[in-house]
Amino acid sequence: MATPVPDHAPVSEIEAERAYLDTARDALRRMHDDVVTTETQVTVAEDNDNIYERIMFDYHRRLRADALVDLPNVPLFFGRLDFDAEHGGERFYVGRRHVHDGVGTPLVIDWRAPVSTAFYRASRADPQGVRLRRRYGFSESAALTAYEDEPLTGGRAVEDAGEALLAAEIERPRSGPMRDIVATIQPEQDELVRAPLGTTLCVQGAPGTGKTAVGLHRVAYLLYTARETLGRHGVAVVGPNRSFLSYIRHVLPTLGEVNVVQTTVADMIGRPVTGTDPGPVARIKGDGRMARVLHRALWAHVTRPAEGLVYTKGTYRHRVADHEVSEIVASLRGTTRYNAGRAMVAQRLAHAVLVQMERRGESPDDRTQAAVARSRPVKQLLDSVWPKVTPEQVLFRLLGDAEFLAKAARRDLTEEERALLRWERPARSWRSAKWSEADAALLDELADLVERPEVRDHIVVDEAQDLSPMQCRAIARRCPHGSFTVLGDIAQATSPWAVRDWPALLEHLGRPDARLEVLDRGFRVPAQIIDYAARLLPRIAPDLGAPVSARRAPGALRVTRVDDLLGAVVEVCREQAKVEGSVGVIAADADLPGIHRRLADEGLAPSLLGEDETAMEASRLVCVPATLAKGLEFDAVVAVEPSRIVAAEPRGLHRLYVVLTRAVSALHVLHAEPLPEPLAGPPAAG
Ligand SMILES: Nc1ncnc2c1ncn2[C@@H]1O[C@H](COP(=O)(O)OP(=O)(O)OP(=O)(O)O)[C@@H](O)[C@H]1O
Repeated sequence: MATPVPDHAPVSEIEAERAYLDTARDALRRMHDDVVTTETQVTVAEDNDNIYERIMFDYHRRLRADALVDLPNVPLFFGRLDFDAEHGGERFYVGRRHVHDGVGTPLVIDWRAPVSTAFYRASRADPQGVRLRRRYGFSESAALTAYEDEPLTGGRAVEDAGEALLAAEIERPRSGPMRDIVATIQPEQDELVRAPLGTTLCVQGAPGTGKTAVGLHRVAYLLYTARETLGRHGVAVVGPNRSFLSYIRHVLPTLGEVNVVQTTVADMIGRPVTGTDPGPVARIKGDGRMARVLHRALWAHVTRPAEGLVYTKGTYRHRVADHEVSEIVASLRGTTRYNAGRAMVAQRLAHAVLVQMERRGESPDDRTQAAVARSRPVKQLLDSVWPKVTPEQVLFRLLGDAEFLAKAARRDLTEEERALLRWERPARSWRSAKWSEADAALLDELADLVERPEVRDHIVVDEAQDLSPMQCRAIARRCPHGSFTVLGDIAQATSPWAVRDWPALLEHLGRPDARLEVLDRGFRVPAQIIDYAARLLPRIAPDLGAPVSARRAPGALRVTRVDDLLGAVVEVCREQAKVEGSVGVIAADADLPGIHRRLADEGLAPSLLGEDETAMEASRLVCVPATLAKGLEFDAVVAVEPSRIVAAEPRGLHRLYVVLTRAVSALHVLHAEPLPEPLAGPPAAG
């Protein structure tokens, strides 16, 4: 094992490194001040009438300045590369952002720059020109306290170089939100972070293999290498819920990226969810066949005209015959988005009127055509053959009117499925209808048929295994020309509509040719715990290989049968309060309020996730409903009554797998009832 050097390093060496850090910090401060002062003068001095441009200019300047703020607890560099003489013999400090001195000489190289790749990938087998790799250790307040050298050519090989730092970094007690991993990105992760922008990348990874971390670092990398391309419509990160987003929200800013949208699918779709669906209904609504049903339902509103158009101007009556109107409507029906088609019908009708005007010797211009297109008779005709509709009106009709549903569904849905879809007690109007999460995706599909949505250049989709085909389509339409990074774990799929495998999901996302990669080295969860959780795999994801942990932690797993469940939870939490780090108490959603109350009564000051999105920061003891545990992690986890977690939902075993894989250092499983069958035997020793 490589030993951190400070004990025997010459004092002058570490002093020299600290002095270098101070110099780099001063230089960054000067870069920040330059943006704020110099460029402000330019803006103020500018006599620019275009207010919008000025606002944007100031906005981008502020972003640039924000990106250059020296965050007090974030080390400015974390590594150093000394190249051998054959490769120029240069020395580079690798850090979170580029820093240069007053004359432009680089002091710190951005970790995303091509030269930094060697920091993550060079090895003794393939040194890539690197003679020596140095990694630094820092205190909580970002003071440089240690360094560790790894010669890659000549000298003595340092066994497990980097492993000690990696383990120390993972095991460093957590408090609050997720941290970046920029100093210790592993070679297999780096390959994914730096994958080219053009390809859609799909990463299947066991719990804790770093998928979320890879996704976020990839965003930072792509923005660095393709800022221009991504600058038009930007990048979005889509996560499973707001608690998760709150948990990851600091990672990109610490990497210098302050302008990335982080959202949930529901928020991206942007429709209020006020109702719920039973699982079987949600499954049908989420199914990709619904796209065809909705398409027919919308276009069923366009009908054959019963009569032609009569447009009166002065004493003249201009007529467009019914068969001509029919032709116009038929030629446009279904060829464009619904609203665009409606506008085009109006223009074509107006054009037909104009032709008649010209025949009578008039010389109408574009303004006349626009006036005819907006005129009352044209509008009345349009309202009858191509009426204005909202997505809500169409879906309301579809879910409330059996005959309409049958017509739109044709053979895409069975009679049974249609019966399930139909509202038992429809609301009085579409305005008072209660829409579920699944309805939101259907409304979004309809909205897309009516009008084009706002788009992005790249979207990272985390926990993608839970998306329904219809939600995939909602995401896909927001990135029609860009690429995706899709992250997830089929074994953690808990939604009723989850797809079977990645190819099926990628098909719905419109990227069947995506590059599929697997991460199987788990960093979060020690082997003792992951092996225990993996007993569920044959039941929940028989095709997936067992995850491999990068760490062992003897004594990390305790499974205890108790009589007084609440008492036992309190006891374990008290015990955990004596050691550093975060503690997550995870139980079936229905049981959690009781547990939370009891812990509060005992004076343990827990926070409650769900009620408080920032609960992870509010207290070091967090009560977590099982349905919100996905993507989160704690130093210690108390998993309460697994059988109730399993019983709470149809994919309860998948949920339990998620719950059991949240711990970094200790997992306490407490149960009064028998454990679910796959966990029944004693855990392996160790
Ligand atoms: N290279 C690394 N260096 C240090 N820590 C790492 C590294 N890779 C992953 N980790 C840590 O491991 C933990 C798990 O990472 P992450 O949440 O990204 O995994 P995940 O695959 O998304 O997990 P899940 O499927 O459970 O959501 C985090 O604490 C992360 O910081």
